[in-house]
Amino acid sequence: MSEPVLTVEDLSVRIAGLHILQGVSFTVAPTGVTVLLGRNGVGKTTTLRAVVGLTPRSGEVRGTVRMGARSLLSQRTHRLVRDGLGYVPEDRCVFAGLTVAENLRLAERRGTTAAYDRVFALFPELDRRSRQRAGSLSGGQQQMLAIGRVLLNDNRLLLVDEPTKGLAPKVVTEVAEVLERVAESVPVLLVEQNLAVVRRLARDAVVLAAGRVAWAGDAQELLLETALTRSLLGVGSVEGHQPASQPAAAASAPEDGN
Ligand SMILES: Nc1ncnc2c1ncn2[C@@H]1O[C@H](COP(=O)(O)OP(=O)(O)OP(=O)(O)O)[C@@H](O)[C@H]1O
Repeated sequence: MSEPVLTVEDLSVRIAGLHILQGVSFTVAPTGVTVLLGRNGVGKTTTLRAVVGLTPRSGEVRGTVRMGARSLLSQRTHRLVRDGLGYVPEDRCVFAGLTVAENLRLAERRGTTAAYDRVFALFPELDRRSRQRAGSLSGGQQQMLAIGRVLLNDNRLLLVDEPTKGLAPKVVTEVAEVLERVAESVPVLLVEQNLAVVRRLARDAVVLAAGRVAWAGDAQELLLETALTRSLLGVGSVEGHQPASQPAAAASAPEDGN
């Protein structure tokens, strides 16, 4: 098997007295989509934020994270991004008062040529709406802008946190289509609760429960295991799936018992 693009080993994160991640280990394949799953509050976002160096300063991160041969945990976020770690956060973080064009311009990296052609080929609407304030875009359009901003630059790996959250079904499909095309050229570590999107995109899956890896393997096999998806994710089938809205008692971050 080819070398993983990302290796996470024994990752532990403590924030505000909570031991949120407790020895998480997994790898991300160098092609395709690896999905990070789990019920609400199990530590998915905390995992992505630790990888990209965005754990709050008051927090403590231990373990090893490598992109290829390079160790990431000691690096500052801006360096990681410059070296090809793209991050699309859950809350999209577009600058509401700036136009689409200005939001994109802010993402340009000095010394590199921004790939506007690539972004506008994927999202023609961003080109058409370049003078519109980002704050007046729909949720789906803002998500496209957040992804487009990251794709202006070349990436070795994309981390994408719940890109379909809160979007209408038609827009969910559009976002999934875009990610499918993106994943043809760059590997993606995706946090996603919509299992229809997971079924469409993911090759590998890592499931977290209570801050630990509860299952890892072939995503499509996982989706066939109704009893497993019910126990790990709180849903029994992909069809008609709604994300579990309530954190399971066993799946919320535990009190620090140490
Ligand atoms: N800065 C913080 N301060 C205190 N607690 C935090 C902080 N960040 C995360 N947590 C807690 O850590 C746990 C894991 O949060 P995280 O956002 O990683 O979960 P998640 O699996 O991404 O959840 P969801 O699916 O609901 O987005 C939660 O109980 C959350 O309240």
